[in-house]
Amino acid sequence: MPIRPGDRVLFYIDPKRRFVQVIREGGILGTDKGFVRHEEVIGREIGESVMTSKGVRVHLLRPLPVDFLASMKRATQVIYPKDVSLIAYLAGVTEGSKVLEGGVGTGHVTAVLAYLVGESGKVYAVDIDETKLRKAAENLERLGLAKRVVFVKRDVREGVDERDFDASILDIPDPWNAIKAVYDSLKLGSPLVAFLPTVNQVEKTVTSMRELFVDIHVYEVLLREYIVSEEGTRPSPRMTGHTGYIVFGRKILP
Ligand SMILES: C[S@@+](CC[C@H](N)C(=O)[O-])C[C@H]1O[C@@H](n2cnc3c(N)ncnc32)[C@H](O)[C@@H]1O
Repeated sequence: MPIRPGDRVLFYIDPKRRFVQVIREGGILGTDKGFVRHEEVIGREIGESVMTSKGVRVHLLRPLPVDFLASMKRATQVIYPKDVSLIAYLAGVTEGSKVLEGGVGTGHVTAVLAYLVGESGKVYAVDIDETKLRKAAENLERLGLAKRVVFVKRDVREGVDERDFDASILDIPDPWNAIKAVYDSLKLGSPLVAFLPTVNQVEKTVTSMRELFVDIHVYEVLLREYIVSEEGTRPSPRMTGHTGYIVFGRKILP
């Protein structure tokens, strides 16, 4: 189907130059390799390419969640794709899900969740800091996903008005203080997934989950890329070291 205004497109030049934009009349992609007017893209098919003003080829691709982070302006530490993918998988987020997110920050997790819940789902994105929410909203707007998100300025530890969430995700410094509030807002049987940088935080969180959640697990994701070459295929010398731990559990009757 031809690309139309309102469509989300990944402009791919090389691994370091990948930009997700929503196509608009009069829109423009500016890069250090030249610019592309959105008019040149409208009517083309995904998989085709165009040239920048400096004659550099740009591939037009369908954006995947793994492309979102490169197009976001960072306001905080973010959860990396390797961790977000397991978080979203464990949370079982799918078309139509209603998801509670505590600790929005830059909005990277929010964007992935918004992509997964589709037009019929909703992400309730709660942050204590108004500035972070505004930055995240701008990032989501740029990705064309803001309509799927309700931004809520609140301390998630004090709970939210909404109930019956299908899943909840926490990325705040002290999730153990938010367990009861999140528990109250979840459907029975639904998962809580928390992301934590240190083992001490993991211990406190799991301890506070024990009475209210079962099937509790703690994971760490180590991801290694491979460079394929005729001279010798081998692991990339660069690997993300420590990011954090993922805690999972399912709500039960106490
Ligand atoms: C590390 S950032 C989240 C980053 C986000 N997961 C991402 O990948 O873009 C943590 C956020 O939690 C927010 N926060 C901290 N304590 C909070 C609380 N009690 N309730 C709601 N938000 C909180 C901070 O303002 C900050 O924006």
